[in-house]
Amino acid sequence: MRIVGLTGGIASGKSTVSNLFKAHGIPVVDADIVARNVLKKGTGGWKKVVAAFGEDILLENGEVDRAKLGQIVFSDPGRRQLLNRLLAPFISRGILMEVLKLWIKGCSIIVLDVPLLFEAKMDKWTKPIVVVWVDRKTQLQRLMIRDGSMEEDAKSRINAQMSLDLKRSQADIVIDNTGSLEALQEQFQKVLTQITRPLTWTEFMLSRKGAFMALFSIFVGVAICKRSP
Ligand SMILES: CC(C)(COP(=O)(O)OP(=O)(O)OC[C@H]1O[C@@H](n2cnc3c(N)ncnc32)[C@H](O)[C@@H]1O)[C@@H](O)C(=O)NCCC(=O)NCCS
Ligand SMILES: Nc1ncnc2c1ncn2[C@@H]1O[C@H](COP(=O)(O)OP(=O)(O)OP(=O)(O)O)[C@@H](O)[C@H]1O
Repeated sequence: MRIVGLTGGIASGKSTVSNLFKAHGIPVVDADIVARNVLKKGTGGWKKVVAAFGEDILLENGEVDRAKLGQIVFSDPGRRQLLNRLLAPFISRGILMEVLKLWIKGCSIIVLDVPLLFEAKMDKWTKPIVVVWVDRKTQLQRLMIRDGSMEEDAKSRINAQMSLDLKRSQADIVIDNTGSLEALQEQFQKVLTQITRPLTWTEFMLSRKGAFMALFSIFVGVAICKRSP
């Protein structure tokens, strides 16, 4: 199985790229969705976060007020680290479960869309790593337009992440999303060709087909050994 890492900065265009992967039939595990699920009312993550941050962060219906929690953690690195520490095990487990489901289905190439791939040290599980890069000015503009946020708020969210230039330097493939959506699609076609190349031997052995083939070979080997005098 080939697990492609897709990362970048906030509003750099990961979801836009992951939609292109999905449109080409490549399944995507979205870490933001996993992170939302592990913070739903009554879950283990919710309990830990409410115990640490207090009931003030809850809405009337008991769900976490994401805007309020966001304001707290994106303006205070200590509180953000605490939230990351509390949720990390639940998020990793959630991602692993999604990968397992796709493995069982027999998918041979999947994409992990994880904004904090490097920060959470999940990069070691993915190859190749695709970084969606934009210049800071464009990133800030797109973030403010998309979220309807003020400049200070948007800047604090950008600053909460490892710099995009550093992420770019650790990428196997870089998509420069500073230009138009057409320019993005053009680059995407090249990336698609690269990531859909035939699996390496190791990737094949990690796929469901490869595992079944290995099991079958062992089975046949044992049967032959038993038969021989
Ligand atoms: C703080 C929360 C409640 C704010 O929720 P909100 O709906 O406003 O934002 P959303 O979850 O859609 O995230 C938007 C983007 O913010 C960035 N982001 C989210 N969490 C973090 C974080 N802890 N550190 C840095 N950037 C982050 C990511 O680029 C993400 O794509 C939420 O982001 C959260 O629970 N974060 C902690 C979990 C986490 O690490 N998520 C990232 C998945 S790897
Ligand atoms: N090439 C582009 N030209 C113009 N707008 C773009 C381009 N690429 C993405 N956008 C817009 O920029 C915004 C951010 O993109 P997107 O939501 O894909 O980023 P993201 O990296 O997934 O963000 P997050 O980390 O918050 O999940 C969206 O409103 C999207 O429509």
